Amino acid sequence: MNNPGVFRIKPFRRLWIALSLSGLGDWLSVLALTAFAWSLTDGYTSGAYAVGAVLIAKLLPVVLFGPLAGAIAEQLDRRWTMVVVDALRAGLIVSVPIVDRLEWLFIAAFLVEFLTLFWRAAGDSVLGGTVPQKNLEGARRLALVAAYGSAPVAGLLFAGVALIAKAVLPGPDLTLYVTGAVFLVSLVTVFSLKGVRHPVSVPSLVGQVLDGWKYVGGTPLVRGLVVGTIGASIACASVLGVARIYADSLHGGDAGYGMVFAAVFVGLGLGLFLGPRMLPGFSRRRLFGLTLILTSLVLVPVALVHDLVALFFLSALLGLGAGAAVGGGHALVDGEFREELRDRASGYLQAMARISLITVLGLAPLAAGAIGEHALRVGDLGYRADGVNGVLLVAALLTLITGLVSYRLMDDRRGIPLRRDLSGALTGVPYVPPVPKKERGLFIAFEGGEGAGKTTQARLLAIWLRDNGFDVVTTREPGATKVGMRLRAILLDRETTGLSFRAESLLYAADRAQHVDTVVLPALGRGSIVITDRYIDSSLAYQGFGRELPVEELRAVNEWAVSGLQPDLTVLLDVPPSLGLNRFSTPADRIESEPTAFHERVSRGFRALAEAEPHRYLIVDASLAQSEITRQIQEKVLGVLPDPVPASTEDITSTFPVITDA
Ligand SMILES: Nc1ncnc2c1ncn2[C@@H]1O[C@H](COP(=O)(O)OP(=O)(O)OP(=O)(O)O)[C@@H](O)[C@H]1O
Ligand SMILES: Cc1cn([C@H]2C[C@H](O)[C@@H](COP(=O)(O)O)O2)c(=O)[nH]c1=O
Repeated sequence: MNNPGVFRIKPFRRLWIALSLSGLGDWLSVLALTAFAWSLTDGYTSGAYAVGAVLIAKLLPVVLFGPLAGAIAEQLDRRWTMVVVDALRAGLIVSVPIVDRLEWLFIAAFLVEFLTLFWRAAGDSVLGGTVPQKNLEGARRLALVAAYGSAPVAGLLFAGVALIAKAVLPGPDLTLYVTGAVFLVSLVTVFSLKGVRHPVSVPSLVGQVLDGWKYVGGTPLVRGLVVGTIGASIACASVLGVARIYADSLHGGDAGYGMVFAAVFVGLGLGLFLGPRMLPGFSRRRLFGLTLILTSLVLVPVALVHDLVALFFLSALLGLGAGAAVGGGHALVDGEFREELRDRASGYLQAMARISLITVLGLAPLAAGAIGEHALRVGDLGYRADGVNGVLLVAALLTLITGLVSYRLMDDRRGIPLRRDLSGALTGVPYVPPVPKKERGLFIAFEGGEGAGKTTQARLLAIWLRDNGFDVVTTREPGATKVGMRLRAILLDRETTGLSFRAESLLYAADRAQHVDTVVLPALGRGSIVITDRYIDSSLAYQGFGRELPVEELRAVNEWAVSGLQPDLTVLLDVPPSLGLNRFSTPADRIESEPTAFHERVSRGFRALAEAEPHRYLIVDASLAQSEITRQIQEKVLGVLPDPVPASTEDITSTFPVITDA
C-alpha cells in the first residue's frame, strides 16, 4: 500500500477532504441529534427512549436501503448527488431546533441518514474513478481513515461547542447549527470535484454475511474472529449508546458526552494501530481472545464509576482494547488467507461488526430506559444504580463470554500454559513445552520450494549430528514408506492427469499419516532425532497457497492425519522459484511443471506460514552458498538440541556435552 503516493493525486486529496468533512458531519449529527432528543425530554426513562429512538432512526436506512440507494445513485450525476445531499442534510439538521418537536427530530434523523447513503455511494464511485487501479486499495483504506478518524474530532468539536453554548445559547441548538455548517463546507468542497462516472458498488450487509459464511465461515479461526468481533462491537457500542445518559448522571452534560465519545474513538484508533504490533513473539490467535477478555474487565469499572474524568480514561482504555482485538483480527485474516478469501473474510467481519454495532447502539439506551433509576442501600452505604450501570455490566459479561469463546475456538497452543507462554513472549525466550517421556527425540522439518536445497541440507545436518553422537533418522515426504512410494508415483508422475486438487491434498495427507505412524513416531519414541525433507507446511504452501484451497481446512485435515505432531523446528529454505527450478537438470515432474505463478504463490505461502509463527521456524536465504546455509542451520539446531548425556550420568562421569560449537 502506497498511501503517501495516493495523496500526491490532487483530485484524490480534494475528495479525501470532502470525505473527512462528510464523516465529521455524520458523527456530529449523531451527537447533536441524540443530545437534542435528550434535551426535549425531562425524565430518565423518556430521555433514554428518545436517545434510543434517534439512534435506531439513524441506523435503520443502512440496513433497509443500502443496496437500493446504490442502484439509484448509479443513475445520477455523482458530483450533483453529493452537492444536493449536503444541502438537504444541512437544511434538515438546522430545521430540528427550529421545529423543536421530537417527532420531527426522528424523521429528520432518518432522512439525514437515508440521504447519506447516496452521498457515500457517489463518493465511493468518485474515488474509484479518481485513482488508478493499483492505488485503489490504499485509497480505500484512507477513505476509511477519513470516515472513522473524523469520529474523535467530532467528539472533541461537539464538546467544545457545547461548552461555548453554555455561555451563548444554552442547550444543544448551537451544536446542530455547527453540524449544518459542516455539511455546507462539505458541499463547497464537493462542488470543486470533477464529475466521474465510475460504477457504484454498495455491497449489502446480508449479502456480505452470507458470502462470508459460505466461503470461510466453517473454520474455527473465522468463527472465533466473528464471535470476537461481535464482542468488541458490544463493548464499544454499549458505551457509545448510553454515553449521553451517563454523562448527564455524572453532571457532564453535552460536553461530557462529546468527551466520552471522543475517548472511545481515540482508544479505538490507537488500538487498531497497536493491535497487530503488540507482543510479536506471542500467538496472534491467543492474543485476540485475551485482549477481548481484558476489554471486558475494563468495562466493569466503566459501568460502575461515578467520576467523569475516570470515565474518560476508562472509555479510552476500553476503545484501545477493542481496537487492538479488531486490528489483530484483521492482521490474522491478512496473514492466514489467500487474496480472494481474504477480501471475503474481511467483508464478513466488517459486516458482522456493523450489524452488532447497529443493534447494540439502538438497544442499549432503550434497555437503560426500561431499567430506570434506582438507589441501592447496604446498611449505611448508598449507591445510585441506574439502567446505564445495568446495561454496561451486561455488556461486560457478554464481551467476556465472546472473549472466552474465541480464545477456545482459536487457541493454536493447546496444552501450553498461558502464563508460561506469555512470559516467554515478554522475555523473548519462547516457551517450549517439555517433550513427553516416550517421545524424547527431536523432530526437525526442512521446507521450501523446488530446488531450495532441502535434501542437501538435511543430509549435511544428519551427518553433523551423527558425528556428534546423536542417533538420527532421515526421511522425506512423499514416499518414505512402501505405501508412500506408490502414492509418490501417482502424485509426481506426469502421466497422472485430471487429479482433483482435493484428491491430491488427501493423497499427500495419506502419505503423511502413514509416514508419521510407521516411521516418525517410532523413531522419536526411541529418542532419535528425526529429520524430514518436507512435512505439513508443504501441503499448506502447495495445495493451500499454490492450488488456492482453504489453508485452515488443509491444516485441520493434516493435523488429524498426524494426531497433531508438530516439528520442534522447521527450517525454511527460502529461494526464488526462478533460481530453485533452474537448479535441476532432470525433467520436471507433475508439480515442478506447474506454471511460475503457482511456484510464486507457494513461495509466498511458505514465508507467510513462517512469519506467522516465528518461534518455530528458521528462515534461511537459500540463494546463499551451501556452506553458509549449513552454518546458520547448525547454529540454530545447537539451541534446540537435547543434552546427549543425561544429567544423572553427567554427575557421575563429569562428561561435558558432546557438541561445543559449530
Ligand atoms: N545453496 C546452493 N547453491 C547452489 N546450488 C545448490 C544449493 N543447494 C543445493 N544446490 C543444488 O541444487 C540442486 C537441488 O538441491 P536439492 O535436491 O538439495 O534441493 P531440494 O530442495 O531437495 O529439491 P526438491 O525440490 O527436489 O526437493 C542440487 O543439484 C544441489 O546440488
Ligand atoms: C509433501 C508435499 C509435497 N508436495 C510436492 C512438492 C514437490 O513438488 C513434490 C515432492 O518432490 P520432492 O522432490 O520430494 O521435493 O511434491 C506437495 O505438493 N504437497 C505436499 O504435501
